[in-house]
Amino acid sequence: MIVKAFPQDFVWGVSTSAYQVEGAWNEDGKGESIWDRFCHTPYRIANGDTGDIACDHYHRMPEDVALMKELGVKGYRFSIAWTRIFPDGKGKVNPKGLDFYDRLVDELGKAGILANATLNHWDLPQALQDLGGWANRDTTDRFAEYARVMFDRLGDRVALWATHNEPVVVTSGYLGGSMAPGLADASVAYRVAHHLNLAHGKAVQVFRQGGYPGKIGIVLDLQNYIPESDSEADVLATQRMLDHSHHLFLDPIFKRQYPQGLMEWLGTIAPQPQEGDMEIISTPIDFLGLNYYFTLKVRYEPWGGLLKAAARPFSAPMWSQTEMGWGVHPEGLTAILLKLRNHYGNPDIYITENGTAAPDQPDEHGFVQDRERIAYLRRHLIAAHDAIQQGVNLRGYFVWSFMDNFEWALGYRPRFGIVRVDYATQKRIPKLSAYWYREVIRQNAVWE
Ligand SMILES: N#[N+]C[C@@H]1[C@@H](O)[C@H](O)[C@@H](O)[C@@H]2O[C@H]12
Repeated sequence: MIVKAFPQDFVWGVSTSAYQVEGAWNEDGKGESIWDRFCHTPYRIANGDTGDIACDHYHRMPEDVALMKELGVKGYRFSIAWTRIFPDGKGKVNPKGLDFYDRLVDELGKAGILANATLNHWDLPQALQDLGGWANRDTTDRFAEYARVMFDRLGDRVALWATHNEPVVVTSGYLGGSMAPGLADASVAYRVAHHLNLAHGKAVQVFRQGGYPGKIGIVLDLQNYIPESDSEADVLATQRMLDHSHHLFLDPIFKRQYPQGLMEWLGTIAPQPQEGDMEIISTPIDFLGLNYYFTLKVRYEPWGGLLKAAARPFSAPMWSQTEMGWGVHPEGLTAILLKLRNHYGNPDIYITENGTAAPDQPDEHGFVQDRERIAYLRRHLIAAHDAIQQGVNLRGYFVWSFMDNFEWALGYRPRFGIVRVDYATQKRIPKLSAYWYREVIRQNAVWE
């Protein structure tokens, strides 16, 4: 057996997000978010599921943190619901909302678990959406205000701050209609992307000016895209997919410019930076959060939408597809990590999401022997270890997800947790993968 030991201060964590686990959608003064509105709109979510209750984490948070501690978890990545803090997105702060996150970071501190807080995990206040949402440049200033309130309140106890989670998906909420706010208007989508970048930069500047302890970064959705063939058409289609999914955010932040090829391809609907915007967006960050799940093979497709590209899941030999229909390709994770080392200044990186939905058939006690998930996690940790051996500054790994939760438009069917949630009783039941992960953390190593 080959043991692959990780660096001594490596952070072993778990991830969730507010809308997917908290529930209490309209409790203690919380305002309506675009995901509340989207879920309450007929035919948008599988089975008519909503995040109204979810995992009831809002009420069960102390027991969830206690379970993380029991499993030896060293870091908890959560997101803050903007509408708990500013029910209308701006104006009067809701003290009960602040109190919840105060209690959460205090529980984490008592448990010796690092707090990793994301400010925007897609749940924009509906009141701001009614004013144009991320398509309205004013929202970038509202975000900076919200960020300041959170830095002031929690900044002494949060080690890692992320401005956005996967901003490209917010853009999708304006492109394809499958995510909130459920629009399909390409003419707005790239203005949204620019304002997300600008809001990120403004929040980083607030963080710097405030001299808060801790570190700040952003979490990006960086899946691995490879061309279906070496034909020029497929190679160019793959480049467009990478420009849209990776470089639309990576390049402004790390290179102070948008990818030229995408700007030319988009023409009049491309981002339109104003004077000084790119300087704000590229304010240096302390780390990059990487969400990696799969590799896709890309081909030129004349009917392939705005990018004239189509993608299919790619699995390494011996792997099948996951419950989500995704390929399994651990080598893709190493490739993304090396891309960041080679082309983006080798920043400090945390893998902020990696995991898989699996069949998860419980036995009569509700216990799940999720060997498929263990195999997935183990092989991706080996891939991450390979990257560290090649000089990548990988500082931590957060499994998606701590517990089964609301999977956006797919509702509750897909289960990503290392802890099972019986939604009828809200009982938490660690799966085999949770005990496996506890051993990985204890040994600070994974074995081949
Ligand atoms: N789908 N899927 C699982 C997971 C989703 O649940 C997260 O909220 C996102 O940040 C990211 O898409 C990844």
